[in-house]
Amino acid sequence: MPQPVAVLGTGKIGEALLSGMIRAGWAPADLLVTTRRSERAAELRTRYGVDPVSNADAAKQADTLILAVKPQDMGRLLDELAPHITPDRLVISAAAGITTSFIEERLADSTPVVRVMPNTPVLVDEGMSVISAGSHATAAHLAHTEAIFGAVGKTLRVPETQQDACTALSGSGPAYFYYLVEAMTDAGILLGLPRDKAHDLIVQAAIGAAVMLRDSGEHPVKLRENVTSPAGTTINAIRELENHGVRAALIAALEAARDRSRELASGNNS
Ligand SMILES: NC(=O)C1=CN([C@@H]2O[C@H](COP(=O)(O)OP(=O)(O)OC[C@H]3O[C@@H](n4cnc5c(N)ncnc54)[C@H](OP(=O)(O)O)[C@@H]3O)[C@@H](O)[C@H]2O)C=CC1
Ligand SMILES: O=C(O)[C@@H]1CCC=N1
Repeated sequence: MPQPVAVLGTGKIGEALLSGMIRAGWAPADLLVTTRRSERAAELRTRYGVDPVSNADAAKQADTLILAVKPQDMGRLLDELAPHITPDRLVISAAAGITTSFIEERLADSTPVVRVMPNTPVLVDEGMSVISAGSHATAAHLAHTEAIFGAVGKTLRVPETQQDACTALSGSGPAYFYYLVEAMTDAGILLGLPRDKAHDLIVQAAIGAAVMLRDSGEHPVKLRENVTSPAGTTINAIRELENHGVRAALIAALEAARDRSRELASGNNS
């Protein structure tokens, strides 16, 4: 029998986790959710059969609290929760940038805190959730966190010092691929293809490439070389990517995401 788990702040990532836990076998009765707006509460009730509660009630009733509000809302939420959270609860934060010490400082001494950076493919059980222990989290707390997030994809433990980099790569990562698909679909249109065909072709190329990256055991360089025939089409495209500094742009983009995650650590950035 699973222990009650609460998702506090059931927006995009909170809902993705909620739906994944239900798919993985959690009974809606063992899941508590909180929202700010009543229309959102009604939506979640209809979609998942959960009964949204107040943040205070979630803190009193659940053993595990997953905080999924924006980093900017975290300070206020913790102030609201602090009087109700005892150190026998596990607090898991999914907020970008927010450190375990930021949370620990606002809760009762020795409250166990785990920081997790999931990504939206948890919606299709292909998520990646990067996990770090706060100073009072034990091996059992980490294992419990892995059981929750492992139900909707893979998990990886890292030292908390690597979380901002992992947020840039993995938390934000799906967005970069969507952006590339969008741009390559535009290219297909420029080349004269209808939008829906261009979209389908590039999505299937992405799926095929992703499965080969995961399953072939080959280095990405080798996989790319296999596509790149002498005096062929691909090398002409690669030369343009190099000429336009796409590799450097990607490195700079991820560095900017990492820096933003560091900035969000204070929890009060607009
Ligand atoms: N989206 C993503 O891909 C990922 C997001 N994250 C992290 O997850 C967190 C949420 O992001 P995301 O889901 O995109 O954002 P959303 O804005 O979709 O979700 C946040 C939700 O929290 C609700 N909320 C805010 N304050 C409270 C409160 N005091 N009590 C109850 N509910 C509250 C908001 O309600 P309302 O709608 O009424 O304002 C909203 O529904 C962020 O910290 C982000 O860094 C982590 C990994 C990936
Ligand atoms: O963009 C953001 O801040 C969040 C965190 C990682 C993905 N989305």
